[in-house]
Amino acid sequence: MLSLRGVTRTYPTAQGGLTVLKGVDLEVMPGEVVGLIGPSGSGKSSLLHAAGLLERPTSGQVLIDGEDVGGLDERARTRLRLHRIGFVYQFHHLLPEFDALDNVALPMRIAGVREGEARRRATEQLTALGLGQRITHQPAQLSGGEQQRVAIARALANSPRLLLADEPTGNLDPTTSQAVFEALRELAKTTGVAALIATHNMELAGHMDRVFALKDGHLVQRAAESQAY
Ligand SMILES: Nc1ncnc2c1ncn2[C@@H]1O[C@H](COP(=O)(O)OP(=O)(O)OP(=O)(O)O)[C@@H](O)[C@H]1O
Repeated sequence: MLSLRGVTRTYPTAQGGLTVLKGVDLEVMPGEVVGLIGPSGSGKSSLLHAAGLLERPTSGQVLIDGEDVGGLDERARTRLRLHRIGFVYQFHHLLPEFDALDNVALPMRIAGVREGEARRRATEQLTALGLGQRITHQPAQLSGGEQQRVAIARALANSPRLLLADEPTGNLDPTTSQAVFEALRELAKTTGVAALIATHNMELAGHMDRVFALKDGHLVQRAAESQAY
């Protein structure tokens, strides 16, 4: 589903090049939930940005669904992002003036789905995440955990093959965080979406199928029950 092969990322800085990813190899399979841990500044977001086609790696290959995306122009990359990749961030970035239903329906409308069908699918998605009674609520009328579940529904709106999440439960209390994560994991299992989740939350990481730590630019697989970076 997602393959990274020898991915490196070097940022130019006043002190010279700063290499934060040094030949990263990673495969995430359909339905699998993979955790990415590592201290602040270790390169988790850089890796997600490369996997999500938001930035081009300095070298190495990114394959989505077996397709090497390196040669694609920006238009093709944007298309791929819209149809095959969903993103969830620490802060939900929902549109405040839209209700939950419209927030989830919007990416489908952008992808060309008719309004009635988009609303039907958005309702289904929100209901699957336990928000059937909240579809007409605006973000400000939802709890933090509910907002984050709407953000997950939105990320899955166009039935992506890959879900990338950067601290998706970072601003939630432990119980809500666990509930949001369970909802996400359940969806990965039922829809077959491959999920790569960066987190500082070792408790959550312990519930993922596989966990990798970024250390000095390299990925190191961790035993799932490991509690340390
Ligand atoms: N555009 C940039 N230019 C220069 N340096 C950058 C740039 N983006 C990131 N960096 C540096 O690369 C390193 C890795 O950053 P990154 O955001 O990937 O880390 P992270 O593991 O996601 O951190 P956090 O857990 O704090 O979000 C950091 O030292 C950061 O300062």
